[in-house]
Amino acid sequence: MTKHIAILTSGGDAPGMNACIRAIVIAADRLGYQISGYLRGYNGLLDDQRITLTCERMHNLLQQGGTILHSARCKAFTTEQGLKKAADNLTKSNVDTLFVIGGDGSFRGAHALGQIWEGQIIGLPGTIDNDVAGTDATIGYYTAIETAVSSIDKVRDTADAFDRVFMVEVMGRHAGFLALSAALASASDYVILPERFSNEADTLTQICTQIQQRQAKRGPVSYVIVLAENVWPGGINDLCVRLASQSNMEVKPVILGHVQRGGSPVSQDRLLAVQLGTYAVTLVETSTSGVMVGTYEDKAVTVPLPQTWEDAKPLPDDAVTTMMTLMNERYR
Ligand SMILES: Nc1ncnc2c1ncn2[C@@H]1O[C@H](COP(=O)(O)OP(=O)(O)O)[C@@H](O)[C@H]1O
Ligand SMILES: O=P(O)(O)OC[C@H]1O[C@](O)(COP(=O)(O)O)[C@@H](O)[C@@H]1O
Repeated sequence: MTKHIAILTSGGDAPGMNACIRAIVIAADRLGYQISGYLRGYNGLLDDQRITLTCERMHNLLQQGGTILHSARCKAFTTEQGLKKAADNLTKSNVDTLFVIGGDGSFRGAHALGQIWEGQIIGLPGTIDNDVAGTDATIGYYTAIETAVSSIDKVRDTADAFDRVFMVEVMGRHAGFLALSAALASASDYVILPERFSNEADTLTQICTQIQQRQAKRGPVSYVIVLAENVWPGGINDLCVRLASQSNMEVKPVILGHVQRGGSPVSQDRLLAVQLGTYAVTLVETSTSGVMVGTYEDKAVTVPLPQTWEDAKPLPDDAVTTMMTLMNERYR
């Protein structure tokens, strides 16, 4: 019998989700599968809001940001009742395989659903935060780095012109991958990361020391600091006020916000999306279920869903060393 596969995108949208949908649809169509797309993440599963996905619809889709299936967060799905409704709807629609493109929260949901629904569940990592263990990178992460870098480059122009301090807040929820990569690639001067944050007083003192050392060498200087969101207890404005008072310099806040989630995916995200989407479809005829597909050293792999949030995903050692040498501990 023809397999019926369904796809949904859940949690924060990420550039490359569409490229991943396209890869799944083309690979699945080639094998003669019926293909549905649930709308607005797990909401579509609860309301049985479903569209048919065809290869024709995939034309010119790979390069588009966002997700044609729409995405959302869905509180109702996290309840026992919600999970049961979703399982019933999948069974009623004769869905054999559900592909969930999202982050670790979406995978927790997929795992919970797998406890009560007998069909096959396969996750694909899509989030700008890269905070999913078991994969080298997540779809959308590389584009978000590019977006943040191009914005920080512009901030640097004004920082230089005015010899000013700028504080740029970058997304990442509770992970520092995006902030660290954006800071390194934009030649920022300091970066505040959740993984390396000790306390407010030490951080302020270290930044002031770095600024003063640089001023001693060069005279008036600009200084660009990247702040990962959710790290500073009082938020970016509190940090700017306190740094201004301690450094005696003007400190301006810039919150990059949701611009980091949008835009056409860069090639690295496109390549990752099509690799993972195509690989995921090869699993449909197997007994593999309750896994995420990711990459390890460029090769597609499968990882049990719980590992994607239970395992630690540390910042890369080399990037941290580079960060200390070129940024946070540059002036001694
Ligand atoms: N423990 C859980 N049980 C069931 N569903 C969950 C659970 N955690 C998250 N979800 C579902 O996954 C959705 C997306 O999760 P969220 O953390 O917001 O985004 P992401 O998948 O990008 O990390 C949530 O809105 C919710 O519907
Ligand atoms: O758009 P919202 O709901 O305000 O959520 C913001 C959060 O979503 C993200 O952009 C993406 O996170 P997820 O992919 O885990 O959903 C985070 O970086 C940020 O903290």
